[in-house]
Amino acid sequence: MSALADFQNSIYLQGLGDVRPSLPTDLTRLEGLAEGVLSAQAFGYVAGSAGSEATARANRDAFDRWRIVPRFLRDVAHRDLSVDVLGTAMPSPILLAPIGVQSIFHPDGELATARAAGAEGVTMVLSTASSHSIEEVAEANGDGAPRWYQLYWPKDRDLAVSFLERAKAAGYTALVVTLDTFTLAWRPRDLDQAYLPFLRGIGVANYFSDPVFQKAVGGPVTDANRDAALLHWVANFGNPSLTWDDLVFLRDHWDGPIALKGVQHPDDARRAVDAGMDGVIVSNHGGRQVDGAVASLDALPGVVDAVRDQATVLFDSGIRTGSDVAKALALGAKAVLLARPYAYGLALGGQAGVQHVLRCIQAELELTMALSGVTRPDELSPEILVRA
Ligand SMILES: Cc1cc2nc3c(=O)[nH]c(=O)nc-3n(C[C@H](O)[C@H](O)[C@H](O)COP(=O)(O)O)c2cc1C
Ligand SMILES: CC(C)CC(=O)C(=O)O
Repeated sequence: MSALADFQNSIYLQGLGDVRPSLPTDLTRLEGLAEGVLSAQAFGYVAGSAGSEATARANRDAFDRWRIVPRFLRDVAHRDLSVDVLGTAMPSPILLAPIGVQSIFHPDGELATARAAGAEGVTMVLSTASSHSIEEVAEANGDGAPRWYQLYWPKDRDLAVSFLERAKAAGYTALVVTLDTFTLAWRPRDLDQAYLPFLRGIGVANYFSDPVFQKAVGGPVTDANRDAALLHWVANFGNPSLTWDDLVFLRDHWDGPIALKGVQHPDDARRAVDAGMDGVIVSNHGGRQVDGAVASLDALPGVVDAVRDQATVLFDSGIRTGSDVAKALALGAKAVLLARPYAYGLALGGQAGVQHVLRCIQAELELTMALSGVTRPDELSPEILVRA
């Protein structure tokens, strides 16, 4: 057994003193509870997806179409979920996905998430669109805690370089570059409420605190130039003109590992390898960008096949339970990024809520693996799965 599954025992033992978990241990129940504590706008922003939300549903349906076939009598007494991903040692194959604007879920926002990740030794991927700055989040995360940085590649190249330099200086070791959100998709829940957090000054902390950004708007952002600063953000946030050739620029300005997030097509995965990228993250942004897009889990095997051992393949979009993680790993992902469930944990319990989510999903993964005859993540293969 490991410390991860000991969490299960600790819950049962607390029950002897009549103490129960303050949040559900079935993480699929968190969304409904979060709706009760969040404003309609914040809930719509996190729970909503693009268009008719067909892809968000497809992401979940794809998990349901795969079933695990348990195996027994394989000596699963000693389990070890630890993995090394792009040079980062991790206690389990689960990272916290980049989620922007976290102060709409909890006043401490990314600071609470960073403290939770630091306490659990789990790698947090900080969004460029965070409500606290790169440096503040690093401090909350703690010295030596593993952290990666996610880049929304702005039009202004000097600003991009400044983000990368700040992230490097603050101890973020790997770079995640999100390809699929150079512009916001058609998101009816937000449109119907005319709600975009950025225009209300949320999720722009890294921009407003940046010397390159400040120079462009005539100095530090104050009431006097705030509107101009927001318009500059709108004009600069994403760059639809980027091509594969531009990746050379990133390689030149970041000396650690780089993973491209949002890859769905095997040819794009091959191009990422050709461009010298270290990893790809198979993701459809949780169905928040292209409504009608292929379910992320259905895109995974093709990308794994295309990349083989030439790059690390990570996965997100639809992970809700430990058995979801096992399925994604069995289909070839090295690790997964957990997203909405921890945002709901944050909304419901701040740092403790995020830690609860992390403990539950890691313990559930370990138990699912052991009860399926598997002791290490690299033993998971398509052989443990059948089509439902
Ligand atoms: C509220 C919210 C904000 C997000 N912000 C970012 C972001 O800033 N950068 C990024 O790369 N992805 C962002 N994502 C996408 C997640 O990283 C992840 O790809 C997606 O949520 C996975 O889908 P799932 O939550 O349904 O599992 C965001 C997702 C949500 C729900
Ligand atoms: C548009 C981004 C700044 C945030 C994001 O990725 C998202 O809301 O899905």
